[in-house]
Amino acid sequence: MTIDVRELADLGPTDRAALFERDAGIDAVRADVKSIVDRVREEGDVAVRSFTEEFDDITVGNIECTDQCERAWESLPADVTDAIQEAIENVESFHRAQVPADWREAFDDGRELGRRFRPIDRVGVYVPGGAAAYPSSAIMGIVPAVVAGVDHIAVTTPPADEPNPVTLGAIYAAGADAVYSVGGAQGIAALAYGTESVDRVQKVVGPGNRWVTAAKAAVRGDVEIDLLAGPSEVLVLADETADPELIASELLAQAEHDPNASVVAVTDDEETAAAVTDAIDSQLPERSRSDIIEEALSNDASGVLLARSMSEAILFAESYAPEHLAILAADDEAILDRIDSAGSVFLGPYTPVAAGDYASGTNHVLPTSGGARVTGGLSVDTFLRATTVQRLSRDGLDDLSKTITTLAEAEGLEAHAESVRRRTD
Ligand SMILES: NC(=O)c1ccc[n+]([C@@H]2O[C@H](COP(=O)([O-])OP(=O)(O)OC[C@H]3O[C@@H](n4cnc5c(N)ncnc54)[C@H](O)[C@@H]3O)[C@@H](O)[C@H]2O)c1
Ligand SMILES: N[C@H](CO)Cc1c[nH]c[nH+]1
Ligand SMILES: [Zn+2]
Repeated sequence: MTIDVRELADLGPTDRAALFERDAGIDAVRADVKSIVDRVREEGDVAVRSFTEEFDDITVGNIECTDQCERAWESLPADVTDAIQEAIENVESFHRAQVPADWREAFDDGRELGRRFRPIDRVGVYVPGGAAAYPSSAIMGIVPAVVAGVDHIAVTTPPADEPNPVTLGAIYAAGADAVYSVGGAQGIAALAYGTESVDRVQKVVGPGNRWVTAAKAAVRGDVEIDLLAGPSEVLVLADETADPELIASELLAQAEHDPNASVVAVTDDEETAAAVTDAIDSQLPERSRSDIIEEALSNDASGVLLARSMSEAILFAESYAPEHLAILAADDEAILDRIDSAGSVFLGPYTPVAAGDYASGTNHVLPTSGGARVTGGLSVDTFLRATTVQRLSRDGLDDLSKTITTLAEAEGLEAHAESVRRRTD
């Protein structure tokens, strides 16, 4: 059997920690990543070239490859450009609906307050591409930045002897301004600190494997980042009405991303749990990336878990805080009502996670390793800064002056109080 059924009630603290505190192998590479990041910061292009030779086995000529992207787009067959365009349209309209409006409100007591939203000027989008090609991640990272109105969108993506034309074409179609052939931790560091070839940005966004994710954690503080979107995850919450073959197909789909992916099915039905393991065994040999899938299925953060009730299963899912939560159950909306921690939720038998991965319109750059307990995925907000604005009338300041001066004096900040008195006394 490729994946074991374990009873939730039997999981001890170590098993639970493996599931809830899963880190997708990121901790193990932090030290190596730190030295990659430091060297790119100190040596610029020289370090980028040397790490590209070491990790991607490629000697890059020009690090910038912006010109190649339009040519790649023009070389793509019509079915591929049509698919990219439809995905871009759906992602764009879903994200356009998120654009917040500036607002100002005048209150009767003489206070007028508001918020304005302005795009960040320069952002860097990481488009992964090592063990697979990710044109879809180009769309997910670039389109929301375009919708937000970002002035300059730079992209880094791993180089290849024959760069994937679909990835380069999608980068072009989505609207990037500059593109660089550099991947992994060195790609993140190049965006964060700049090199001779790569201009420094103000915020770095996008998903990636454990080296990319550890690098984003390492540069955070020197540059803004979006969130930690590491190796993929799915948790399927299923009752006895769910089709075990569909559950298995969801687990195999996310498992094929990375040996460090985490995939879990939780159910209260013993027969469903057993049928899912059988379905995995029968589907796995058909999958072209079965080696990667098998490694992901056998990691400590993956498994089929049997709960004593759906309530226990839901509480487990909530604590796990998956990147993707698929609910296959008779009353999926009632279950959804009890979930707060999930990057993106997929309801019903006709909503595969792959729909959100590629084309329904929601963003697939989502928090992993339990990040959904505190954040959502990439959105238009990621690319905006909010500024508050206010004006007080004379009456408004008179009304508030006692409160302000009392608090200022309580803090020992007498000059603050004086700045009010000068206007009112
Ligand atoms: N959470 C999300 O939102 C989300 C979305 C899409 C993809 N993903 C994840 O993105 C990842 C894509 O991974 P990928 O590997 O295909 O592409 P990637 O671009 O993330 O990583 C490839 C780079 O990793 C670096 N690398 C490889 N081995 C290394 C080593 N031993 N030491 C140092 N650096 C090394 C290389 O520089 C290479 O360019 C997957 O884990 C996938 O699950 C996550
Ligand atoms: N499932 C990934 C997010 O974890 C996104 C993706 C891209 N391509 C296919 N899937
Ligand atoms: Zn996927």
